[in-house]
Amino acid sequence: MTIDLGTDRTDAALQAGPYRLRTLLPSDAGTMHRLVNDWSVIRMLSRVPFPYPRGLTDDWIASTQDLSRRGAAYHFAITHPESDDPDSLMGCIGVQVNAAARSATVGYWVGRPYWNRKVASTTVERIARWALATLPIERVAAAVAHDNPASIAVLRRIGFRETGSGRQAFVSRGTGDHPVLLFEATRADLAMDDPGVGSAPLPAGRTPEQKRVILVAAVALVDTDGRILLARRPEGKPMAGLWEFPGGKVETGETPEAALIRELDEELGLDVARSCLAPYTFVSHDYGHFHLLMPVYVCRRWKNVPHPREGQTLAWVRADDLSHYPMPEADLPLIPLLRDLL
Ligand SMILES: Nc1nc2c([nH]c(=O)n2[C@H]2C[C@H](O)[C@@H](COP(=O)(O)OP(=O)(O)OP(=O)(O)O)O2)c(=O)[nH]1
Repeated sequence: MTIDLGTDRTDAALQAGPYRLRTLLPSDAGTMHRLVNDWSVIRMLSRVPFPYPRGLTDDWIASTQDLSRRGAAYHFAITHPESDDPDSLMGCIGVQVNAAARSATVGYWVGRPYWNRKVASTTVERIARWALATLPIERVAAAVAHDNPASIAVLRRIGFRETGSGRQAFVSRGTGDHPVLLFEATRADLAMDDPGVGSAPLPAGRTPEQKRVILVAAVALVDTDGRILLARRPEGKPMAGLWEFPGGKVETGETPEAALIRELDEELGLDVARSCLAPYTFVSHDYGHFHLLMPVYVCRRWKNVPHPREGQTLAWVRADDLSHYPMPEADLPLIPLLRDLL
């Protein structure tokens, strides 16, 4: 386990079986252009012209950072860490968020040399689960060209339901609309657990509108250089891959301060005194299926060097760089507050 002190967004990666989904980089443009500028790939993509000009590849990669910063779309490069060229792009996958409809549409392509390796089914399932666990959405949608049986089979295998058909423009196929099949998946379709809340049923008499409120204590640990410690949630946890403030759920009968002192020891091996935890603000956020209430503390003194004991990756981040780290939705209001504080 390493402590990552960098501020590079490429750390924002998700593991999908043997594949890694990481942020797209300007250096991916050459490989991306070579793989995507292929009629058998492009004809299935609705918004990509053929031939695909190299300049558009650079522009598109540059635009993905702004899209994710605004929460409008999240695009990832698909790579294979155990391949000859571990960081080399094999394809792309992403979700475009429709906040009003509480849904996100998944889109993806895989370069022809990497077909028939279950890249699509593994990565689409991962991104759909990630999106449903972390974004403010209730469903993931997909529209597939009617003559794309491979993608249709992928979606069905994962648990997507066919919801109907429609027509959509495919830039590469010329003018006019082309038939598509529409699919969607909810958390129930993917048999996902309630993220981070456990699976206890609501007590008798409590209606679904009376949400479960989860109390989580979190802390901004600030070092002598004014940097804040973020921890990336490990694989297997809800919201895996997102960067959060250290902390955890307050157990029954525990105070938030006692919970933090316990979590900081369990997660990071830190020894923190109660008097060093300064209450700073709180988060009250509706995740749809539960409500998060999170007192947030600031702490500038502790004993020991933080070590990731639970599979997290750690990063010391300047307040101005916090927005470069994908965070749980609930944490976004904390960014300007911490920028003002530090
Ligand atoms: N620690 C922490 N949790 C956050 C933040 N933002 C945010 O939405 N959460 C959510 C994610 C989870 O739904 C919940 C924390 O639950 P958790 O499962 O990580 O708590 P825990 O450490 O007690 O973990 P566990 O023992 O239940 O596995 O709070 C944050 O900045 N820090």
